[in-house]
Amino acid sequence: MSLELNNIGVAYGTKQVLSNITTDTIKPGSLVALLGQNGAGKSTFVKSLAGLIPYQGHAYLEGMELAKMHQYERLKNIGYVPQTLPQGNSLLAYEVIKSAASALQQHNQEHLIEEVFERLSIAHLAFYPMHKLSGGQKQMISLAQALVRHPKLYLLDEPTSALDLNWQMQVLNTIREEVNSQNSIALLISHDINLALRYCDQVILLHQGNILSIGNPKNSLTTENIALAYKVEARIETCSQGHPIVLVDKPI
Ligand SMILES: Nc1ncnc2c1ncn2[C@@H]1O[C@H](COP(=O)(O)OP(=O)(O)OP(=O)(O)O)[C@@H](O)[C@H]1O
Repeated sequence: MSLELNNIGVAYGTKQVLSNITTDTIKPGSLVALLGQNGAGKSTFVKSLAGLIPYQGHAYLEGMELAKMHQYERLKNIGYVPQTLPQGNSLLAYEVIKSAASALQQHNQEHLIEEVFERLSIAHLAFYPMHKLSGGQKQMISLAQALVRHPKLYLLDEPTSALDLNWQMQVLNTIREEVNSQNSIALLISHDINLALRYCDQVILLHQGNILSIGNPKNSLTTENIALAYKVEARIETCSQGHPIVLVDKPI
């Protein structure tokens, strides 16, 4: 499924937070980083696509306007992982993921649930109550709730913010593999520019509610754009394995 965003704007009351968000068609199999400084509008953007806040303009997933999707279609097609971690209640991690899978009434649910535990290497957490999980463990369960449904569009709001280095890589590898194998699309909010350079096909760099640059990560993440978007002086060097890496020197 492809995604097309045409002149998306979002306002909270009279405060316009996003305007003129337009993209070329985002093809199936794309992992797109959504970057920008605190308050740039990233969470607002994905919340509006997830149906939590109304948007102006048009957002089409394979020709279907997101805002007009019926609840079941939305549930089937969109996997939103919010920035806030799931509540620490007395449900078992397994029950939380099962409830996400059950909502789609698929006959192979048990297989899908086992598969997601294995893919994220979290089988050992299955029978822990949510309130006994650490922040990072809760974040993994939150991602598993989306992955178990194999949605066509992932909206991931800082899905690795609470994770250690090993889990960050596992999660990014899993998302990359999911997007490739299912031909889905993921919009991934992050503050880690190097992660975007390494894993993503495209970058949307937001600045004060507008697109500052969009496209291939190497072309979008120039030192000039980084300076404008983040108010830092940075260098782009090549690491020993030949990949570009951003080194931040100082605030401007
Ligand atoms: N519910 C709300 N009501 C009014 N203004 C809001 C609301 N939520 C966010 N905003 C404002 O919208 C702007 C964008 O916020 P948003 O959370 O989308 O930014 P962000 O890029 O995700 O930031 P961060 O990187 O800090 O998570 C900010 O100025 C914020 O104060």
